[in-house]
Amino acid sequence: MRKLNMFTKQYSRAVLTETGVMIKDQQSRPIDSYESTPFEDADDTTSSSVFETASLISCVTCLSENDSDEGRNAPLLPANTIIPYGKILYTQEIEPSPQAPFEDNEVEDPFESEPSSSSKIIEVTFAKPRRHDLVPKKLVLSISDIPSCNDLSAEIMRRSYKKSKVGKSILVILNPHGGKGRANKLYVSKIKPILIASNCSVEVMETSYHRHAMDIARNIDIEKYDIIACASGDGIPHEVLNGLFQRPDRVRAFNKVAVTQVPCGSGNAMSVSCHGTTNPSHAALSIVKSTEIRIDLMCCSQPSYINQPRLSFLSQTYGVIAESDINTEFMRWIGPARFELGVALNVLQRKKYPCDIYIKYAAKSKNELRDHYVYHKNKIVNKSNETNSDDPDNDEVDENDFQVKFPLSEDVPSDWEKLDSGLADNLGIFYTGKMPYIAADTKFFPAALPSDGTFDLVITDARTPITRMAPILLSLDKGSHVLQPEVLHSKIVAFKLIPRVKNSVISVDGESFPLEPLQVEIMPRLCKTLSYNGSYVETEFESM
Ligand SMILES: Nc1ncnc2c1ncn2[C@@H]1O[C@H](COP(=O)(O)OP(=O)(O)OP(=O)(O)O)[C@@H](O)[C@H]1O
Repeated sequence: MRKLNMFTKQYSRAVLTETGVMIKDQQSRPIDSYESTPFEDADDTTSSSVFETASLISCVTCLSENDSDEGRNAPLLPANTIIPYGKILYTQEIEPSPQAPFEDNEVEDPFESEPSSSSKIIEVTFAKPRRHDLVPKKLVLSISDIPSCNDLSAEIMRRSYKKSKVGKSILVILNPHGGKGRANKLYVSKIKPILIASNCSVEVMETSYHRHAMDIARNIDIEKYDIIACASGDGIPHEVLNGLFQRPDRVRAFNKVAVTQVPCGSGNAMSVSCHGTTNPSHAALSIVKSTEIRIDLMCCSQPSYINQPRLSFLSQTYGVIAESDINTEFMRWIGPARFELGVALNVLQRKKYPCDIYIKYAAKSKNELRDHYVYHKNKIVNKSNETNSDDPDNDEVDENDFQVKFPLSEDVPSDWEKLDSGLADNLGIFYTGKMPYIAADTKFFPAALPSDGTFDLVITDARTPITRMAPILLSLDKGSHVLQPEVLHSKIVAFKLIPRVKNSVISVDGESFPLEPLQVEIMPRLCKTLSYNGSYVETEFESM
């Protein structure tokens, strides 16, 4: 228990509620200035509390290293404000020091008496909204109406972390070139303060060359970490997963660590899909609070690396989308819009990408896909309602889960269907994916689910008139493009794509892959990641 600092003589009185810690009264010093900020919380949509920052004499320390000004001022909150458990990062009980002298020139204690023996002094560190970000703040609270528990601080932590581990051990792999070179600054100013305030132990490794993250993940002491957090775009999680995959102890590695992303790149699909945000500080809070989930990965084989298949967590693409992603690298300075511009240009030119495609379907028609989606979505909802849904022993993978079921060297199995040659000769978009969002505003795979044992296939025909393609492309943000009759949308287990063009690209997780036959199969539940809601972000596919 920490001793109360001799200068800290102001408390807000508070009680515990079902949703958070509620400020009961605010018997504090006259306030110099107020700055109101809306206080929202994903876990507590009913609370409409307003946050007020007051400049007061209390010397509560701020954890934000870059904000020394705020650090001198303690936020005091108006009565009835709830600090939701979802935003509480850390608590500790403080032992009041009756002998602590107060300075003469300081104003009289606003409380008429010391906190009563039925109350406890707790220092609460929480994530406070500031503009678009969250910053850690500390408050000293006198909490009364204590629930029947021995350790009040531990009780608040239990409510604040639910099934999530407190004080996680995190390896941050940071790509200093990510997101137009802003990754380092984003990490220091927006991510690190939240992780440190949450009592996580954090180690940072910067990548210094292409594929460095793969080498890091292959060689690290996996026992040291609970989480590998990629402060990067989607390229680094791709490399980390493949580095882990190449380890001799890969079974242990995939059972030990969760791989996640704090968005610091130009493509942040993993963060949007799992943390529901592209804001680094919000993603950091999600990492601290989330429970682990297992997600399916996809395993890619091509002749160039036939003995060492590669994992993919996000997508594989050929045709319009692949060219728009890879061939617009030179336009990086434009930012994310470069991708949409590339797609529009290629579609307007009605470029076609002949190939042969063989598919093992799980749900071929749109109706079958919808049934599949509803069934598996309900399974997730039921699991999250189970009290003992997080039995770790049920969640482990073994070496069998890493074995390729459909080797590239063997003939295409007889139950795989060949795509109609009329369509295959005139292919426009070929895009397969496992996460709903491929970018912040592009819900390309609205029916994607974390561990349904399938991935989603979207195909378009280059012969589709521009007048029909334009509305399809314009509905990518809502995800309703998959409902259009011109768009083929299926759930699949595996495919083989044989390109019949000489100059084009194949892109896997946004990385350039060889233009040669590509065979991909699902590897169910291989990877642990973190998600704020136990699934992917809600896409509302059911109501489309
Ligand atoms: N120090 C480095 N020098 C050169 N390349 C690097 C370095 N560190 C990482 N890379 C490479 O940068 C690529 C992109 O990484 P990342 O996804 O993190 O960034 P990004 O800004 O989102 O880029 P992208 O738009 O390609 O997704 C990866 O292929 C990775 O190997």
